[in-house]
Amino acid sequence: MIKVENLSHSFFVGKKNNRQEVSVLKDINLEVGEGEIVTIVGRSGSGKSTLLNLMSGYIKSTKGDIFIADERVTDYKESIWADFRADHLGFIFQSFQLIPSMNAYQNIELPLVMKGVSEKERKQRVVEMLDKVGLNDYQNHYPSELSGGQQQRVSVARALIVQPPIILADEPTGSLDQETEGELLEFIQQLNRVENITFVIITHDEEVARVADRTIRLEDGRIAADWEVAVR
Ligand SMILES: Nc1ncnc2c1ncn2[C@@H]1O[C@H](COP(=O)(O)OP(=O)(O)OP(=O)(O)O)[C@@H](O)[C@H]1O
Repeated sequence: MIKVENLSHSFFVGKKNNRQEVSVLKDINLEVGEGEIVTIVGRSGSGKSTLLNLMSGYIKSTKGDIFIADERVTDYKESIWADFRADHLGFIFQSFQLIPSMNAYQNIELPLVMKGVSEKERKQRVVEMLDKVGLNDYQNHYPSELSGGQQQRVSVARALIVQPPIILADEPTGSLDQETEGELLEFIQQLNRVENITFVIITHDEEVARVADRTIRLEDGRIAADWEVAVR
């Protein structure tokens, strides 16, 4: 589903006459199979978010290749990436990134509006999704009127509404209490089992790593370990 080949990435920092190259990812090779849940762990600064941003096309790699769903996306221009993301990728973030001036219903509906889906179909899909994430009673609530766990459910619903085969998540449980975290992880596992959605999840949290099929550890921009989780 995702294949990363000999991927390296550097940032350039400092002023023009004193520019320094900071090598952040070094020769990364990995594959994520269809229907896998893979977690990426590693210390702060080891390159996890950079790797996810490269897989999402938000930054361009210095070297190497990325394939997603059999397409070589490495050199896609931003306009092509935007379409590709809309069809293939859903995103979940620690900070939810909901639009504060839109209620839960409107936040979930937004990706469909952007894709040009008709109003009738939008309504049907959003209502179904509200039901799936258990937010029927909260559809008119604005993000500030929802708990952290409810906001994260809205953000998961927004990621799922376009039925992406892959979800990329950056610390999805980072702002949640233990109970809400457990609920989200259960939901992720259910989506994975029932709908065969592939998940790549960055996390610091061992509870999250426990729901994974595989865990990849980054150290100083290199893959230090890639292991299968025995039972889940
Ligand atoms: N835009 C940028 N310009 C320069 N350096 C950057 C930029 N983005 C990230 N870095 C550097 O790249 C390294 C890896 O950062 P990254 O955010 O990928 O790490 P991370 O493993 O996700 O860390 P954390 O767990 O703290 O989120 C860090 O040293 C960071 O300072």
